[in-house]
Amino acid sequence: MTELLRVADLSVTYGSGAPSVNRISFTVGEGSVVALLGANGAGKSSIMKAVSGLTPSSGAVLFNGQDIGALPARARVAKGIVYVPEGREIVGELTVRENLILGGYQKAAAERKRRIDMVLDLFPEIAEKVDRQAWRLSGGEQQMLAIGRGLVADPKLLLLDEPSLGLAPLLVRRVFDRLATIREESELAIVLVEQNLAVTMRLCDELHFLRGGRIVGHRRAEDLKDEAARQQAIDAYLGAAA
Ligand SMILES: Nc1ncnc2c1ncn2[C@@H]1O[C@H](COP(=O)(O)OP(=O)(O)OP(=O)(O)O)[C@@H](O)[C@H]1O
Repeated sequence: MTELLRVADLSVTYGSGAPSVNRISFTVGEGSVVALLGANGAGKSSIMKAVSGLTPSSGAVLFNGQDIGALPARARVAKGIVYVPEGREIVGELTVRENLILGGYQKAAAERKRRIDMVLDLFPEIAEKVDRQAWRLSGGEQQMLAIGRGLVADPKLLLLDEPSLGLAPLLVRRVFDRLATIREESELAIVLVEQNLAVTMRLCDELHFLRGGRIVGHRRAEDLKDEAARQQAIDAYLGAAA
Protein backbone atom coordinates (compact mmCIF):
# COMPACT_ATOMS: atom_id res chain seq x y z
CA MET A 1 0.00 0.00 0.00
CA THR A 2 1.36 3.43 -0.92
CA GLU A 3 2.07 5.59 2.08
CA LEU A 4 0.08 8.84 2.11
CA LEU A 5 0.79 10.30 5.56
CA ARG A 6 3.75 9.79 7.85
CA VAL A 7 3.78 11.38 11.28
CA ALA A 8 7.11 11.02 13.06
CA ASP A 9 7.95 12.04 16.61
CA LEU A 10 5.06 14.50 16.64
CA SER A 11 4.68 16.53 19.83
CA VAL A 12 2.18 19.23 20.75
CA THR A 13 2.72 21.39 23.83
CA TYR A 14 0.28 24.05 24.94
CA GLY A 15 1.87 26.79 27.06
CA SER A 16 4.62 25.75 29.41
CA GLY A 17 3.09 22.48 30.64
CA ALA A 18 3.87 18.86 29.77
CA PRO A 19 3.34 17.87 26.13
CA SER A 20 -0.27 16.95 25.29
CA VAL A 21 1.04 14.84 22.41
CA ASN A 22 4.37 13.23 23.13
CA ARG A 23 6.55 11.96 20.26
CA ILE A 24 3.86 10.11 18.35
CA SER A 25 4.57 8.22 15.12
CA PHE A 26 2.20 6.49 12.72
CA THR A 27 1.49 6.14 9.02
CA VAL A 28 -1.66 6.14 6.89
CA GLY A 29 -1.75 4.36 3.55
CA GLU A 30 -3.65 5.65 0.51
CA GLY A 31 -7.31 4.72 0.85
CA SER A 32 -6.96 3.26 4.34
CA VAL A 33 -8.78 4.16 7.54
CA VAL A 34 -6.79 4.55 10.73
CA ALA A 35 -8.58 5.06 14.04
CA LEU A 36 -7.18 6.87 17.08
CA LEU A 37 -8.72 5.58 20.27
CA GLY A 38 -8.28 6.96 23.76
CA ALA A 39 -9.96 8.54 26.75
CA ASN A 40 -10.85 12.24 26.98
CA GLY A 41 -7.72 14.35 26.99
CA ALA A 42 -5.49 11.61 25.50
CA GLY A 43 -4.40 13.98 22.72
CA LYS A 44 -6.48 12.76 19.77
CA SER A 45 -7.82 16.13 18.62
CA SER A 46 -4.41 17.72 19.12
CA ILE A 47 -2.92 15.20 16.67
CA MET A 48 -5.62 16.03 14.10
CA LYS A 49 -5.03 19.76 14.53
CA ALA A 50 -1.26 19.35 14.24
CA VAL A 51 -1.59 17.32 11.03
CA SER A 52 -3.96 19.90 9.54
CA GLY A 53 -1.71 22.80 10.59
CA LEU A 54 -4.11 24.33 13.09
CA THR A 55 -1.82 24.05 16.09
CA PRO A 56 1.98 24.34 16.34
CA SER A 57 3.85 21.07 16.73
CA SER A 58 7.34 19.61 16.60
CA GLY A 59 8.46 16.50 14.76
CA ALA A 60 7.74 15.66 11.14
CA VAL A 61 4.53 15.46 9.10
CA LEU A 62 5.09 14.03 5.62
CA PHE A 63 2.33 13.95 3.03
CA ASN A 64 3.02 12.04 -0.18
CA GLY A 65 6.64 12.02 0.96
CA GLN A 66 6.83 15.81 1.26
CA ASP A 67 7.57 17.49 4.58
CA ILE A 68 4.55 19.76 5.12
CA GLY A 69 5.38 20.70 8.72
CA ALA A 70 6.04 24.33 7.82
CA LEU A 71 2.94 24.79 5.63
CA PRO A 72 -0.02 26.81 6.91
CA ALA A 73 -3.41 25.11 7.23
CA ARG A 74 -4.70 26.62 3.97
CA ALA A 75 -1.84 25.13 1.95
CA ARG A 76 -2.46 21.72 3.53
CA VAL A 77 -6.12 21.89 2.45
CA ALA A 78 -4.92 22.62 -1.09
CA LYS A 79 -2.79 19.47 -0.90
CA GLY A 80 -5.83 17.42 0.13
CA ILE A 81 -5.74 17.32 3.94
CA VAL A 82 -9.16 18.24 5.27
CA TYR A 83 -10.18 18.35 8.92
CA VAL A 84 -13.80 17.88 10.02
CA PRO A 85 -13.67 19.04 13.64
CA GLU A 86 -15.54 17.72 16.62
CA GLY A 87 -18.75 19.72 17.07
CA ARG A 88 -19.10 20.09 13.27
CA GLU A 89 -18.58 23.88 13.15
CA ILE A 90 -20.94 24.45 10.30
CA VAL A 91 -22.21 28.00 9.87
CA GLY A 92 -25.75 27.87 11.19
CA GLU A 93 -26.95 31.10 9.63
CA LEU A 94 -25.86 30.05 6.13
CA THR A 95 -27.84 27.64 4.00
CA VAL A 96 -26.75 24.07 3.36
CA ARG A 97 -25.57 25.05 -0.12
CA GLU A 98 -23.65 28.07 1.16
CA ASN A 99 -21.88 25.87 3.72
CA LEU A 100 -20.90 23.47 0.93
CA ILE A 101 -19.62 26.37 -1.17
CA LEU A 102 -17.38 27.36 1.77
CA GLY A 103 -15.84 23.88 1.66
CA GLY A 104 -14.81 24.43 -1.96
CA TYR A 105 -13.47 27.97 -1.60
CA GLN A 106 -10.13 26.96 -3.11
CA LYS A 107 -11.73 25.28 -6.15
CA ALA A 108 -12.67 26.79 -9.50
CA ALA A 109 -16.43 27.39 -9.80
CA ALA A 110 -17.16 24.53 -12.23
CA GLU A 111 -15.18 21.99 -10.21
CA ARG A 112 -16.82 23.22 -7.00
CA LYS A 113 -20.28 22.79 -8.50
CA ARG A 114 -19.43 19.28 -9.69
CA ARG A 115 -18.24 18.31 -6.22
CA ILE A 116 -21.26 19.87 -4.47
CA ASP A 117 -23.54 17.87 -6.78
CA MET A 118 -21.59 14.73 -5.89
CA VAL A 119 -21.98 15.44 -2.16
CA LEU A 120 -25.72 16.08 -2.54
CA ASP A 121 -26.04 12.75 -4.38
CA LEU A 122 -24.24 11.04 -1.53
CA PHE A 123 -26.34 12.68 1.19
CA PRO A 124 -29.97 12.85 -0.04
CA GLU A 125 -31.06 13.90 3.47
CA ILE A 126 -29.36 17.27 3.07
CA ALA A 127 -30.03 17.54 -0.67
CA GLU A 128 -33.72 17.92 0.18
CA LYS A 129 -32.86 20.88 2.42
CA VAL A 130 -30.22 22.60 0.36
CA ASP A 131 -31.74 26.07 0.71
CA ARG A 132 -32.49 25.71 4.41
CA GLN A 133 -30.35 27.41 7.06
CA ALA A 134 -27.97 24.87 8.55
CA TRP A 135 -29.11 25.36 12.14
CA ARG A 136 -32.50 24.00 11.15
CA LEU A 137 -31.02 20.58 10.30
CA SER A 138 -31.06 17.66 12.74
CA GLY A 139 -27.80 16.71 14.47
CA GLY A 140 -27.19 13.84 12.05
CA GLU A 141 -27.90 16.05 9.05
CA GLN A 142 -25.52 18.68 10.41
CA GLN A 143 -22.84 16.02 10.72
CA MET A 144 -23.51 14.94 7.12
CA LEU A 145 -23.19 18.58 6.08
CA ALA A 146 -19.88 18.91 7.95
CA ILE A 147 -18.51 15.78 6.27
CA GLY A 148 -19.99 16.85 2.93
CA ARG A 149 -18.36 20.26 3.23
CA GLY A 150 -15.05 18.49 3.82
CA LEU A 151 -15.59 16.32 0.74
CA VAL A 152 -16.24 19.35 -1.50
CA ALA A 153 -12.59 20.27 -0.92
CA ASP A 154 -11.67 16.99 -2.71
CA PRO A 155 -9.56 15.55 0.11
CA LYS A 156 -7.06 12.74 -0.18
CA LEU A 157 -7.00 12.53 3.60
CA LEU A 158 -10.03 13.28 5.77
CA LEU A 159 -9.40 13.89 9.46
CA LEU A 160 -12.71 13.07 11.13
CA ASP A 161 -13.06 14.06 14.76
CA GLU A 162 -15.84 12.18 16.60
CA PRO A 163 -18.50 12.12 13.88
CA SER A 164 -20.89 10.25 16.19
CA LEU A 165 -20.74 12.84 18.97
CA GLY A 166 -24.19 13.80 20.23
CA LEU A 167 -26.02 11.67 17.65
CA ALA A 168 -28.78 9.15 18.35
CA PRO A 169 -27.85 5.56 17.36
CA LEU A 170 -29.95 5.63 14.19
CA LEU A 171 -28.23 8.80 12.97
CA VAL A 172 -24.81 7.40 13.85
CA ARG A 173 -25.63 4.42 11.66
CA ARG A 174 -26.70 6.63 8.77
CA VAL A 175 -23.55 8.75 8.97
CA PHE A 176 -21.31 5.67 9.09
CA ASP A 177 -23.26 3.98 6.27
CA ARG A 178 -22.39 6.95 4.13
CA LEU A 179 -18.75 6.87 5.19
CA ALA A 180 -18.68 3.18 4.25
CA THR A 181 -20.03 4.09 0.80
CA ILE A 182 -17.34 6.74 0.39
CA ARG A 183 -14.74 4.12 1.36
CA GLU A 184 -16.01 1.71 -1.27
CA GLU A 185 -16.21 4.27 -4.03
CA SER A 186 -13.05 6.31 -3.56
CA GLU A 187 -9.40 6.17 -2.63
CA LEU A 188 -9.98 8.53 0.28
CA ALA A 189 -7.89 7.86 3.39
CA ILE A 190 -9.38 8.68 6.77
CA VAL A 191 -7.95 9.28 10.23
CA LEU A 192 -10.90 8.68 12.53
CA VAL A 193 -11.22 9.74 16.14
CA GLU A 194 -14.23 8.03 17.64
CA GLN A 195 -15.46 6.95 21.07
CA ASN A 196 -17.97 4.54 19.54
CA LEU A 197 -15.85 1.45 19.03
CA ALA A 198 -18.56 -0.62 17.36
CA VAL A 199 -18.97 1.78 14.44
CA THR A 200 -15.23 2.43 14.30
CA MET A 201 -14.67 -1.28 13.73
CA ARG A 202 -16.98 -1.21 10.70
CA LEU A 203 -14.78 1.28 8.97
CA CYS A 204 -11.19 1.09 10.08
CA ASP A 205 -8.20 -1.00 8.99
CA GLU A 206 -6.03 -0.34 12.02
CA LEU A 207 -6.25 1.25 15.43
CA HIS A 208 -3.81 3.15 17.60
CA PHE A 209 -4.50 3.33 21.31
CA LEU A 210 -3.55 6.61 22.98
CA ARG A 211 -2.98 7.37 26.61
CA GLY A 212 -1.53 10.54 28.11
CA GLY A 213 -0.34 11.85 24.75
CA ARG A 214 1.45 8.65 23.73
CA ILE A 215 0.59 5.73 21.49
CA VAL A 216 0.50 2.74 23.84
CA GLY A 217 -0.73 0.10 21.42
CA HIS A 218 -1.47 -0.70 17.80
CA ARG A 219 -3.76 -3.39 16.38
CA ARG A 220 -5.10 -4.32 12.99
CA ALA A 221 -8.89 -4.24 12.81
CA GLU A 222 -9.04 -7.79 11.46
CA ASP A 223 -7.46 -9.03 14.70
CA LEU A 224 -10.23 -7.40 16.75
CA LYS A 225 -13.25 -8.78 14.94
CA ASP A 226 -14.93 -10.31 17.97
CA GLU A 227 -16.15 -8.44 21.02
CA ALA A 228 -13.90 -10.35 23.43
CA ALA A 229 -10.74 -9.46 21.49
CA ARG A 230 -11.80 -5.80 21.36
CA GLN A 231 -12.47 -5.69 25.10
CA GLN A 232 -9.15 -7.38 25.78
CA ALA A 233 -7.28 -4.79 23.70
CA ILE A 234 -9.08 -1.91 25.41
CA ASP A 235 -8.35 -3.33 28.86
CA ALA A 236 -4.72 -3.92 27.94
CA TYR A 237 -4.07 -0.49 26.45
CA LEU A 238 -6.56 1.90 27.97
CA GLY A 239 -7.76 0.13 31.11
CA ALA A 240 -10.65 1.61 33.06
CA ALA A 241 -9.82 5.08 31.70
CA ALA A 242 -11.55 4.21 28.44
N1 LIG B 1 -5.91 25.01 23.13
C1 LIG B 1 -5.47 24.35 24.21
N2 LIG B 1 -4.80 24.99 25.18
C2 LIG B 1 -4.33 24.35 26.27
N3 LIG B 1 -4.48 23.01 26.46
C3 LIG B 1 -5.13 22.32 25.53
C4 LIG B 1 -5.66 22.94 24.34
N4 LIG B 1 -6.26 21.99 23.59
C5 LIG B 1 -6.10 20.82 24.26
N5 LIG B 1 -5.43 21.01 25.41
C6 LIG B 1 -5.06 19.97 26.39
O1 LIG B 1 -4.34 18.97 25.73
C7 LIG B 1 -4.72 17.68 26.17
C8 LIG B 1 -5.19 16.83 25.00
O2 LIG B 1 -6.40 17.41 24.50
P1 LIG B 1 -7.11 16.86 23.19
O3 LIG B 1 -8.30 17.72 22.94
O4 LIG B 1 -6.11 16.70 22.12
O5 LIG B 1 -7.55 15.42 23.69
P2 LIG B 1 -8.63 14.42 23.08
O6 LIG B 1 -8.04 13.07 23.21
O7 LIG B 1 -9.04 14.86 21.73
O8 LIG B 1 -9.82 14.60 24.11
P3 LIG B 1 -11.42 14.51 23.87
O9 LIG B 1 -11.73 13.09 23.58
O10 LIG B 1 -11.95 14.97 25.21
O11 LIG B 1 -11.77 15.45 22.76
C9 LIG B 1 -5.77 17.89 27.25
O12 LIG B 1 -5.15 17.84 28.51
C10 LIG B 1 -6.28 19.29 26.97
O13 LIG B 1 -6.70 19.92 28.15
